[in-house]
Amino acid sequence: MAACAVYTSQSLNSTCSISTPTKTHLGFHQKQVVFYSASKRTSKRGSSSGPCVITCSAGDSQTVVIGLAADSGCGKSTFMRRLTSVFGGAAEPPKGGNPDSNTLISDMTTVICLDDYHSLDRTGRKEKGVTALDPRANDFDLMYEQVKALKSGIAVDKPIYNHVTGLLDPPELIKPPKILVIEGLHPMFDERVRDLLDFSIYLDISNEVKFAWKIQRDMAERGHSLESIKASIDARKPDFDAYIDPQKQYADAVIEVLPTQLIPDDNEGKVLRVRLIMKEGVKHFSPVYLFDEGSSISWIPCGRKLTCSYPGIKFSYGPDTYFGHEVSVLEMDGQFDRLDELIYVESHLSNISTKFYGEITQQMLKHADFPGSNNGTGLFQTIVGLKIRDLYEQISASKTATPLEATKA
Ligand SMILES: Nc1ncnc2c1ncn2[C@@H]1O[C@H](COP(=O)(O)OP(=O)(O)OP(=O)(O)O)[C@@H](O)[C@H]1O
Ligand SMILES: O=C(CO)[C@H](O)[C@H](O)COP(=O)(O)O
Repeated sequence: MAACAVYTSQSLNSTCSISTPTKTHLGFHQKQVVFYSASKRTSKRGSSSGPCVITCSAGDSQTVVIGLAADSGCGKSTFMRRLTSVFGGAAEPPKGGNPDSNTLISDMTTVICLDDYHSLDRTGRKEKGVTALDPRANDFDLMYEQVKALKSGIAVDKPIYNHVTGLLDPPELIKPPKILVIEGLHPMFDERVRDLLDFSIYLDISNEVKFAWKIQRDMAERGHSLESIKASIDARKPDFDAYIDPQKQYADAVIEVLPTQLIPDDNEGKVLRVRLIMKEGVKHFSPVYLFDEGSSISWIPCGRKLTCSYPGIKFSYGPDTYFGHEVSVLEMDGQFDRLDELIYVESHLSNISTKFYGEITQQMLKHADFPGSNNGTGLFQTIVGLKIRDLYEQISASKTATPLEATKA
């Protein structure tokens, strides 16, 4: 049987098999055939006559899938660098591939950027008058099929959205990794994709902070004007509110970044109040706590063991509800003066999934040059990275021979 076009370079692992077609081919997929036939890897224009059912048993190679959602310029890449560092090894684009690939591969992890599932290129979006945040500019059927295939141990030919040219480039081969991270605008938008996630994170950056970060990057580093930055944020806002922001209700962990409350009427956006909102009852994930699990705590750690300059540091912890879910919230307002003293804070946190005393502090010191290393964004991203490692290890340890069925149209 011919494989579906979207998997023309597929390689099944030993736990997977293909069985007979069950459905008729949809017009949508025919379009994909044409698209893929432009690739040098793909030879069978229109030959993918039928859908097929792939059945895999959850063997050693089953991929754990993590979703990371945020608007553009909200720290996804920085978070990914912290996460892959927790697993060790450097993350690099696929060797010998498209130099504009958005994918990052390390020993344990493959990070794919969901911009690669834009169905409309830059010109196409302009012609249709839609933004990249609009679902109509994205191919959720293909995203679902490919994430499902990877989760089942099947390699896929994933498209590439080229941010340099604004075009859709020929696809690249993605093999199933141990941990697949899908990062971008819509990892939790489509219910089918959402259901494939073993853990999901939303980076919720308040408008004030987003603006400050954009200015820092796009004005200081890319030469954009203040007006153009503001105009671009304003132009995206309706679609951001409609399609991106609502995904946070589905996230297992949300990192919320707000202006500080320690400086009255602060409008500089340099000192941040960061909240780590952790859903209760998520399989393989137990929220971090401060001092005493389930209590409500407010803690100012500044003093003999932690150097703080103005405006100081304040931690809070306690139970709450978030979109109707029971959550635990850990909050840090302020910034660290000396990262080596972070060990003092670390030693008062529990359930942090470290492998040795001081691992959080070590990770933070290792990446002291990353944005947010002196505040709650870096601290909480590091903690979430450790929790993901723990989740992965628990899932790997609890693997059973339960068959996992993946249906591919
Ligand atoms: N925690 C942080 N503290 C301060 N600034 C930050 C932080 N995280 C990110 N930034 C700022 O935002 C910029 C974008 O960060 P990053 O590249 O990680 O975001 P991104 O979501 O991957 O962006 P894009 O989607 O546009 O590639 C950084 O260059 C930096 O200026
Ligand atoms: O929101 C985005 C995700 O990063 C980008 O704006 C979208 O991918 C379109 O990219 P470009 O502006 O390079 O055409």
